[in-house]
Amino acid sequence: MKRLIDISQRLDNHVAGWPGDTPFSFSLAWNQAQSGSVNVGKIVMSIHTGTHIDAPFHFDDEGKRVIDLDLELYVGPARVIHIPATNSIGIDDVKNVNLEGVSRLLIRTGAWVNRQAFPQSIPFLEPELAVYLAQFGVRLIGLDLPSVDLLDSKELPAHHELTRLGIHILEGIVLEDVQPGDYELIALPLPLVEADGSPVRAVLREL
Ligand SMILES: N[C@@H](CC(=O)c1ccccc1NC=O)C(=O)O
Ligand SMILES: [Zn+2]
Ligand SMILES: [Zn+2]
Repeated sequence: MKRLIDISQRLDNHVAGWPGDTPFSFSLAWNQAQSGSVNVGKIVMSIHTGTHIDAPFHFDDEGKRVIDLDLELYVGPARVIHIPATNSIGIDDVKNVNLEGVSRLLIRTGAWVNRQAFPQSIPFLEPELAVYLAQFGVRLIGLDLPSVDLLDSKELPAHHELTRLGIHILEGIVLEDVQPGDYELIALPLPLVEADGSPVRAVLREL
């Protein structure tokens, strides 16, 4: 069996979340001494914490919820590329990358250096890149960032353009130790019926 590489952000009570959003918390609703039998955990979190997927409902009232998403998107061949962080990620940054036959593209920017804290600013994905990637048949994009748009964006142009073109969004992956190349991605959302996204345990399997 080939090695699994965990590309998920660990979730503990210090994990950095969106400013003002529900902080992550794990606690025991009952402990073994209290219940006489078991520890029973409880988590409270925003869906957009750590490594997660966005459903279109996150930015469109009429958009698909998590349960409506095609699971096939979240399992299968993926290409990891490195695009060192600048202001934005555009067509120029990928024009030397072979994208032929790539349906899942994972981008390491390295821009989220201190994962203990929420970043002050991040590179954004230029909407034109979504059009370019769609031409190659890309169906899922993953980034090592908390969003594909600027942190203070209200219009969310990249989220909308990616979705319009059928490209699904995976955010907050951890690619620090991952070499560029081809892998199998597994990053399945939970079967949350009404949700606007889902935390995922994202892993890469070496081919
Ligand atoms: N679009 C971001 C989340 C986001 O924008 C957000 C998450 C929690 C609280 C506020 C947010 N955006 C607000 O202005 C994401 O997809 O993770
Ligand atoms: Zn999100
Ligand atoms: Zn998002």
